[in-house]
Amino acid sequence: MTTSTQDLLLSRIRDVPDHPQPGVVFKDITPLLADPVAFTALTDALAELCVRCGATKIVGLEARGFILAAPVAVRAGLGFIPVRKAGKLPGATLSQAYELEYGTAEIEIHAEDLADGDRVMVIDDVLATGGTAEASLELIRRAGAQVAGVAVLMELGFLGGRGRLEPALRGAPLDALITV
Ligand SMILES: O=P(O)(O)OC[C@H]1O[C@H](OP(=O)(O)OP(=O)(O)O)[C@H](O)[C@@H]1O
Ligand SMILES: Nc1ncnc2[nH]cnc12
Repeated sequence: MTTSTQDLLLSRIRDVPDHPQPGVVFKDITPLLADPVAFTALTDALAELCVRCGATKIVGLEARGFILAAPVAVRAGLGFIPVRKAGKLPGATLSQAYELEYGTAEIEIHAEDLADGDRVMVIDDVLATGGTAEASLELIRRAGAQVAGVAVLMELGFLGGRGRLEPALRGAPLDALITV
């Protein structure tokens, strides 16, 4: 990805201080989603990473991860698997609890959506503490699949998510298009 594309993406992410709680600077991607040139550049860049990692399936993390992962899956020609907040998926699920920058949560995957031989790429908008991504890798492995990698639009480096995630990656790549 060129520096000018990174600059374009960065220019479309808005800082919102004290959201959703005091002390958090929220990275709002809605301006980027509203710009078709930036959104297309983002989708293309993430799809290229998925192909490079040899992924066979794309996992998107609810909710903002869905917005990015669905067009990436279509662009890469791969199936899309949703990881949802607890209680939303109708079939038999695997669940994983985790902590994030502003609270705790639990995510789920349909147990039947992944199998041996699948190589799964996780797509999300932001890597903050790494808790959400770490929980998703746990779910993918518990479902019997391999992790191809994790790719995010933006990494909040000062929160140390990369270090937290490293053991769970087991050598798989973590790519962030932008790091702040
Ligand atoms: O690295 P972490 O500390 O886990 O934080 C990153 C996660 O936090 C945000 O999701 P959030 O749970 O706020 O949900 P949303 O996508 O529904 O807004 C973001 O979209 C990532 O999934
Ligand atoms: N600061 C932040 N901005 C946007 N999404 C987030 N998820 C966790 N922390 C976040």
